[in-house]
Amino acid sequence: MTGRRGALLKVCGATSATEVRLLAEAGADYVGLWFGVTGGPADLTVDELVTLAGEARAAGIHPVLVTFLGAVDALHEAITRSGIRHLQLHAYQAPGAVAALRRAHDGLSVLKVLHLRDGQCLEERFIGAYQRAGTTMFLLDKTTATGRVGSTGHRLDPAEVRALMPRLSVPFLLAGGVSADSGGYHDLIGGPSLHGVDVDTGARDPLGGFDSGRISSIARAWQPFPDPLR
Ligand SMILES: O=C(O)c1ccccc1NCC(=O)[C@H](O)[C@H](O)COP(=O)(O)O
Repeated sequence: MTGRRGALLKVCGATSATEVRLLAEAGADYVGLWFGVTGGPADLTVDELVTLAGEARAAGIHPVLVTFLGAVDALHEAITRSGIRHLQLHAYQAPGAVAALRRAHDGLSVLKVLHLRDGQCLEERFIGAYQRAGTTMFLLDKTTATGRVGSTGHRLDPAEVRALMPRLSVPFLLAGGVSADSGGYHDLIGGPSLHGVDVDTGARDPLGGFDSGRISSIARAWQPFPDPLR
């Protein structure tokens, strides 16, 4: 994940080539493709993952494999066949899984999600172990009071994010109700810690389809200066 000006934009949960192309045209840098999210509305088979990863590359947007799976063996085939170079471990996978995947796939970047709930990072005790295991980047996301994880549409409190930052020695993506309001984070945009933002709910219209107007607005809002090209 390189070559940025401000915060990079990842949009999660594409399920068709049309959606992937829409995201690329709207200014997203990364598209999240679900694999191993059983019962999830955007979950893909390996064959679908392979096809959409190719579509993403052709459209000039980087595919990210987003998964709840902790079984490393199940991920090897998907990573190898799709050629995806970015993996997002969105559940409570162990640091050992990060290490094993990094060892097995040369050049694979691994994003480990850290879940924040009521101001507490649920994986706090393991942050050092994740870093030693080779985590490339963290993704800070909201867990609701009822324990919902992923695509909650609930915003993180910037004060909670900032309190966690001294513990992180690798950059992070900010998730959880991200919108075109970058208030509370302006001083971090373009800096070494906040690498980008990750969005699902805020990228969609009321019927659940991707909305290119909303996506372009988010891409613009998270630049250090307004970008006329976005
Ligand atoms: O969306 C889910 O339900 C989900 C399930 C399993 C793995 C990942 C999932 N979402 C992934 C994301 O990375 C979302 O973009 C992220 O949670 C932010 O969502 P939102 O708060 O809706 O913008």
